[in-house]
Amino acid sequence: MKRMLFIYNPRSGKGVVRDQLSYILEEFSRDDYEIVVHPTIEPKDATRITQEFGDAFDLIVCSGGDGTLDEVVTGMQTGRFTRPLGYIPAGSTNDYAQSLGIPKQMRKAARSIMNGTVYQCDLGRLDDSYFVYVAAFGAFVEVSYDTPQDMKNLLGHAAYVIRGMQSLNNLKAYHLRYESREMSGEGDFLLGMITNSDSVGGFKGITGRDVTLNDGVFEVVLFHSPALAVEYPAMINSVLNKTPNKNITYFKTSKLEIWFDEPVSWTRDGEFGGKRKHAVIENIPRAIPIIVPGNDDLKTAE
Ligand SMILES: Nc1ncnc2c1ncn2[C@@H]1O[C@H](COP(=O)(O)OP(=O)(O)OP(=O)(O)O)[C@@H](O)[C@H]1O
Repeated sequence: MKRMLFIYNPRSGKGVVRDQLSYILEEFSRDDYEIVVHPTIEPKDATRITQEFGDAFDLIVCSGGDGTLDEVVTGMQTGRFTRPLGYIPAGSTNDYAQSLGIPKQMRKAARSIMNGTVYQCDLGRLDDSYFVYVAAFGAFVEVSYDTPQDMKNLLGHAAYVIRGMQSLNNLKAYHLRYESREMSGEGDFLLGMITNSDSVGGFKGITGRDVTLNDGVFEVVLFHSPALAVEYPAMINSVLNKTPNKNITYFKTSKLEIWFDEPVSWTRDGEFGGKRKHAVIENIPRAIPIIVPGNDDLKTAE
């Protein structure tokens, strides 16, 4: 009999996994799996369980938000093994699942793990830690990890929108220098995102064009601090309508290095990513063997 480790975060998003658990397990049982189920009991639990025990299983499945997925992937990396990884999204936003075409409905997502194929997705490294689809600094970044879980349990994605609107009053510019093979520069920036996803924070298309999740490069978006406040509306329009704007720099790269004047807070996949004055971000090509539905829409690099 094949063995599956199923890790889920009972507190993710609106906590819906609790109601769906039996349906999910019934889907898995159709395919002769001996299943070990582990609800996470505290932050970093998913990393610890994966790292210590994951190697003994044929398949690892996790359910939760992007933070839980990040913890499981981190557990595989630090445990120095890989296994096919199934993901049942249960968070408030689920940007990454959407990019991969994983169904929103949990029972369907469970079924598609049983019928799906492995897609070798790129992984990110931010200094000595990993990220699955986004590392970011600057405006709104603290919203992704500071929004209280109780508020997310109650309101889902709307909790982020409300916290995001509150943080509009505290926009701050960071002076920095960045270097990559494709693009280098220096200046004052409001926000920087290094991503491997079609959407971030629920905003589809914000990461740029032609996003392919296994092409070995990230999409980088840097929002300059505009010289005049009247330039903000044009920047927002440009994000919403996906049109160019002189204050927004887009490029793709496999490695980026950034130097700030002061330590700056980062997010990794919606969790606090530490304060950093210097950051090295690297793409680890095709390091996440994630199971996706037989999905012709998912782009694959040659
Ligand atoms: N039992 C638990 N109690 C409290 N926090 C937990 C528990 N299990 C895991 N966590 C932590 O919850 C955090 C958020 O998890 P996750 O990203 O899965 O959900 P979410 O934040 O609701 O979803 P999203 O990222 O889509 O908003 C993670 O940092 C994780 O470590």
